[in-house]
Amino acid sequence: MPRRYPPVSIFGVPTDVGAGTRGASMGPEALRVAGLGEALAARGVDVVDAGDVVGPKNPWRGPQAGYRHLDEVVAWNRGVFEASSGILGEGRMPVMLGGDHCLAIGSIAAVADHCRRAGRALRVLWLDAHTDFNTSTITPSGNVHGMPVACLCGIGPEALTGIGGHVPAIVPAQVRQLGIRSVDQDEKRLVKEHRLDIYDMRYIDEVGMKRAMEQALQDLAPDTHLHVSFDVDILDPTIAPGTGTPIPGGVNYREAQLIMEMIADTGLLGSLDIVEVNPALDARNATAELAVDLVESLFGKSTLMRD
Ligand SMILES: NC(=[NH2+])NCCC[C@H](N)C(=O)O
Ligand SMILES: [Mn+2]
Ligand SMILES: [Mn+2]
Repeated sequence: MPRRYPPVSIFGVPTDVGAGTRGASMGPEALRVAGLGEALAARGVDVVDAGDVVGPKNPWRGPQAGYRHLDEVVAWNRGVFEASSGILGEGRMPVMLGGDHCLAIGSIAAVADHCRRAGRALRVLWLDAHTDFNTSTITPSGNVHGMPVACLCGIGPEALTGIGGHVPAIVPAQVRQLGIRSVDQDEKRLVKEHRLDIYDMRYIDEVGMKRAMEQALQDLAPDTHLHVSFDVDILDPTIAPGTGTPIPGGVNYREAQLIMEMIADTGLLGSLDIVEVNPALDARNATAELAVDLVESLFGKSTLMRD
C-alpha cells in the first residue's frame, strides 16, 4: 500500500559559511531546479516551499580561535532553528535544503526541542562520509561543518551548543552514522570516547548495506521521530561530484536507494536535511538531480513491485 506522508515544508538555507570551499550556498536553488518540490507533489505529498532563511554574507576569512566564521554560523543556525521550529509547530515536516552541514545544528536542535515537548523519542540518522565530530582544538580546518554532531552533543561553543535552549540537544546514543570513511586523527579518539554508533564503509563492505541499515534502524518505537541528515558526500564522488569535500569509496547508486527505501519502510521519517550540494563543482546539476531521485525513494517510491 502506498504510504501517506505528513505535509512537508521545504525551506532553503543559502549559505556556505561553515565550509572551506565556496558554493554550497547555491544548493537550495539547485535542488529546486532539479525538481524537488514537484517530485514530492507527484508522490502525493502535500508540499509547500517556505522560501529561504536569511542571514549574513560569507566574509570568507580564515579561522579565528579555531573557528571560521563563528558569528555568521551562529546567525544562520538561529534562523534555521526558528524556521524548523515554526514548521514543526504547524504539524508539518521540515525539509531543509542546505547549505553546508553546519546548519544541522539548528535543524536538529529544533527537532530535539519539538520531541522533548511532545515526549517523543528521537533518532538521528547521519548519512555522511564524515563524522563531523570535531572541536575548535582538534579541527584541521576550523570549518564548522566538521563540528555539528559534537555541538549537538554539547561539545562546542555555547553559542552553538545552546541554540535550542537545552544543552546537550541530543546524546550520542540517539545517533547512527552511516557511510563514514573520513575521520580526522583526534576526531577518531573523540568519537570513540563518546561511543558514537558508526557504520563505516569497511563495515558496509563486510556485512552489506541491508544488514548495516537493519542495525542502524533497530529499536525504533512506533512513535519515534526519525531525523535524516543527508550529506550528499556519503555518495561516491563518481555519481555525486558536486560537493566540497568529496571522498572516494562512497556508497553506490543501488546502496543509496536501499538506504532510502529502508528508511521509507519504517514510516517514521519526521524531518530531513539535504546538505553539501555544491553546484559550482557539479556536472550539469547531476548531484542535485540524484539527491531528488533519492528523496523520492525516501518518500516511498520503490524501484520494485512493492506498492
Ligand atoms: N560536512 C562536511 N562535509 N564535513 C567535512 C569535514 C571535513 C574535516 N573533517 C574537517 O573537519 O574539516
Ligand atoms: Mn557532513
Ligand atoms: Mn561530509
